[in-house]
Parts: sequence; structure tokens; C-alpha cells
Amino acid sequence: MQRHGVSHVLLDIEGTTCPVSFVSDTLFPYAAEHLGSFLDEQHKDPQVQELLAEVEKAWVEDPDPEAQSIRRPGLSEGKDGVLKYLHWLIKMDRKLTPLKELQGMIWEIGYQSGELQGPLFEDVPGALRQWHAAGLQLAVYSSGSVGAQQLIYRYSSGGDLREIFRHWFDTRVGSKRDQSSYRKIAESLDVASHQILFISDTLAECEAAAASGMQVLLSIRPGNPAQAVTRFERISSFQDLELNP
Ligand SMILES: CSCCC(=O)C(=O)COP(=O)(O)O
Ligand SMILES: [Mg+2]
Repeated sequence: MQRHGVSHVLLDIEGTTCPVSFVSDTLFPYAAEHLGSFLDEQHKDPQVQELLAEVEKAWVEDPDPEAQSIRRPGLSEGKDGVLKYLHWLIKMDRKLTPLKELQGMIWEIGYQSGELQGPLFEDVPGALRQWHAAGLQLAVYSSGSVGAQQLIYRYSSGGDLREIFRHWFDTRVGSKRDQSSYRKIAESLDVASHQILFISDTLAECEAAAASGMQVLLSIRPGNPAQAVTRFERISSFQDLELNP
């Protein structure tokens, strides 16, 4: 498979460079298990306090009746109340930015202790190194925080790959399902959208990126939910992809 006119590759993580199951069955449960003790120890840290305030604000404004049903109306929720909401957000796989930042801070402990390692698909490290060596600019766009992205590539099964990536984007730039996020990314990369190739396993993300003018490939990997036929070309190994400027 060949792609022409590509100078930048923008990569999703979950379902694209690492298995969905690592996120759903390892990272999320790890964060849920350690959230309480992490907050007990770190809730006075100014950065954590700021994130908890953001979570509390999001909870007050959350239109989901289930989110409101676990609130105690009129009472200040405090650290323990917010913990309940954070567990609910993890269960629902909500991509709330302050949750993602807190998860990244918790995962750092697991990566540093050796309990966590980023299991990349076998073809990924080699292909990334090859593209980088060929002069392509590589960037990450994940709902996981930039901190969490850098951890997965620092402690990856293919070694420390952080140097290979030039740019990192998370939900601070916007939702991965919004066209405007991809426009902002192209602006920030200072390149025409059609020179960016975005690869993701999520159709809504592919649609949003394509609508912004990016080139798109749909990632098909073991463990990804089955995909109906779509207009997007599919990729199941990065080794199959030849990129030309
Ligand atoms: C950076 S690894 C953790 C990924 C994560 O928290 C997540 O919600 C998955 O997001 P993605 O956009 O990579 O599908
Ligand atoms: Mg994904």
C-alpha cells in the first residue's frame, strides 16, 4: 500500500499502535485500583487540586442523569465525592481531560515500578523508526494525556521511542470526534491538512480527520471491534505502508 504527498503521520494509540485490551483490561483497572490511595497522598498537590476542581465542575455540568444520580445535591462533594464520579467516568470510558491527566499521573507509578509496559504491535517500532529515518514527522493524537502518551512510548515493548515523535496532542486540543480538532492540529503543525496521514481504529475519528482534509487509514488490529465496510482504506500492519513525500 502506498501513500503519496505525506510529510506528517498522526497516530492514534489504542487499537492502532497498541491493543485495545491493554487500555481496557490493564490501564483502566490499574488507575481505578490506585485512584483512592493516589488522591489520599497527592490531593494537596496544587496540580492535583486544580484537576480535582475541573472534575468537580464537569460533574456539576454533566447532563447525564446517571452522573447526577450519584451526586449529593447541595453538599460539597470534596475529594471522596469526586472519587465516586471518577470511578464512574472510568467505567463509562469517558474521555474527560482532567480524568485523563490524573490517570497518566497514576500510570507513571506503575511504569516506573515495572508493573506496566506499553505492548506495541510487533510491526510498530520498526516502522516508526523507518518513517522517522526517512524524514517524516511523527505525531500522536490520543485521548490519553500527553503525559500518558509519553509513558507508553518511553516504557514500550520496542524500547524508548519518545525521540521519534515530534508532536503530542491530547483532548486539550479538542475531542477526537470533532473536525475542528484536526484543523487545529494541522495549524499547529504548520502544514496543509492533505499532507498529514491520520491512522485510527475509530470510524468517527477517521470521519472527522477526513472532513478536515487529512488523508486517513482505518486501523484493523487483533482485538479491535469488527468494522463494517467503510470508505476508508484499511491497514493491519505498518510494514505494509510505503510513504512518499
Ligand atoms: C495514552 S494510553 C491511554 C489511552 C487512553 O486513556 C484512552 O482513553 C484511549 O484513547 P485513544 O484515543 O488512544 O483511543
Ligand atoms: Mg483508538
